[in-house]
Amino acid sequence: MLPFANISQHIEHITHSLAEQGYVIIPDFLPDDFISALRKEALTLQAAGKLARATIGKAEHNTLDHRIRGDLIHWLDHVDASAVQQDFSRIMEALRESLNEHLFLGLFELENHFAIYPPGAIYNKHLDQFRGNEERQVSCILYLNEAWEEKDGGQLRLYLDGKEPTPYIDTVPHGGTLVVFLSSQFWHEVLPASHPRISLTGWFRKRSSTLP
Ligand SMILES: O=C(O)CCC(=O)C(=O)O
Ligand SMILES: [Fe+2]
Repeated sequence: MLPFANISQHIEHITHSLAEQGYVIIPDFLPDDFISALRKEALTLQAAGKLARATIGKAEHNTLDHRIRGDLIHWLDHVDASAVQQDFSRIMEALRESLNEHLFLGLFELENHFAIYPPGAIYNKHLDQFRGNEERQVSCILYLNEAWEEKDGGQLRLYLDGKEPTPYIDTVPHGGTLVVFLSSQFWHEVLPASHPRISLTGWFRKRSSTLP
């Protein structure tokens, strides 16, 4: 059983939209109390010093440059997951199965991190697939912000025509909004915000073709 009644419809809609246009934005994907429980976990981890500056690129060539990427992250640990994280995993597992069934993506796991962007922090225009590594197939970003308004900034800018500067769609990171897109196709960037900007970001991965 999935924790919320309307999740199955959302999953159908996400699957259909990814097949049709490669991306989808779902306002109110999850209820406020669930979002607020996740937000509290992110803030508690931050207060405990368990968020670290995010790096860019593959593990062996990591670089740290706040002009490119200014967020702090904490990778979720599936073994030690809280109750609310387990509910979230069940929802995302149902989405993974639907995407595999209808889009034949061969997704086998989800990697997730909390992210907090301090005021003014950005993530420059990028693709989520690293060069030479196609494991990341589908990017999912769930916003955890409380009472966010458009004037607070922090939009996700999703470019719709490859690397071309237009057209694009801006998404305001309202708590509960989920954005899903094909990691290989959509360049995107995070605009600066006037408040700390909190999210739970994940990637469905397929197995690396270099593995035996
Ligand atoms: O938080 C967002 O809106 C996007 C984050 C992102 O692009 C990433 O972590 O790769
Ligand atoms: Fe990204």
